[in-house]
Amino acid sequence: MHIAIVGNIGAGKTTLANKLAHHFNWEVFLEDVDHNPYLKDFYDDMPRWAFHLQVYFLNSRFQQTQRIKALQQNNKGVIQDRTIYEDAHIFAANLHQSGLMSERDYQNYLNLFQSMISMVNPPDLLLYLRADLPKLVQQIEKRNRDYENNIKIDYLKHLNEHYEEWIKGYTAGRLLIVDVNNLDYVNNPEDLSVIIDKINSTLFGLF
Ligand SMILES: Nc1ncnc2c1ncn2[C@@H]1O[C@H](COP(=O)(O)OP(=O)(O)O)[C@@H](O)[C@H]1O
Ligand SMILES: Nc1ncnc2c1ncn2[C@H]1C[C@H](O)[C@@H](COP(=O)(O)O)O1
Repeated sequence: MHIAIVGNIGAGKTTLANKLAHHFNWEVFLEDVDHNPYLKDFYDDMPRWAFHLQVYFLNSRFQQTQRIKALQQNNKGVIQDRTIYEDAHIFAANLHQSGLMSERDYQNYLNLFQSMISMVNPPDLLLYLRADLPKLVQQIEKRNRDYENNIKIDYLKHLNEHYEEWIKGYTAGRLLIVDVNNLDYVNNPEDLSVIIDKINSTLFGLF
């Protein structure tokens, strides 16, 4: 079983991924953020570093999907924090549309993505954490990563628009949308239970 948690920056993916992995006793796969060699530079100068960062994330996410595939062949459960789909359909697409990634870099990137995606299995469940801008901003501030302090509201807004478009057309597998605006699964165990019940119901027909 493979559950992938998707959603905008600060939506609460990592927090939920760790909690679900603990609950189901499954392995968790997190994003390569702390050792990412481009992320800080990217936030300082997006046009300069957009292509480098996208290639880095694409490769690290692809390697992750291959490790997940191997675990699944051994019937192990996996929770994944963000997917390779988001790199291309959300972040790279947004950088291109915003004029922050050139046409030739974007086409080059997309060709690479197309070569890789044929080797990627969709998750058994895609869990989309839908959050409005105030919730995202509040949680990004709460996390307080220095390089994220300058993220513009417009950047988050455009990413949210891309997420909504992508989710509308997502047909690769089962999809569960959870509005997290009024959920606090950090402090309220009942809020976590609401999500776990929805997952059990979607995946196993329980409840
Ligand atoms: N539903 C929630 N309610 C309250 N705080 C949350 C919630 N989800 C996440 N947080 C807090 O918001 C911050 C960002 O969450 P995080 O899981 O890192 O988001 P993401 O991985 O989606 O970027 C963390 O400090 C986390 O503890
Ligand atoms: N593909 C990506 N392009 C640009 N930025 C990305 C990409 N994937 C992740 N990120 C950024 C967004 C955040 O600053 C960090 C971690 O993501 P988070 O949603 O906070 O887990 O990396």
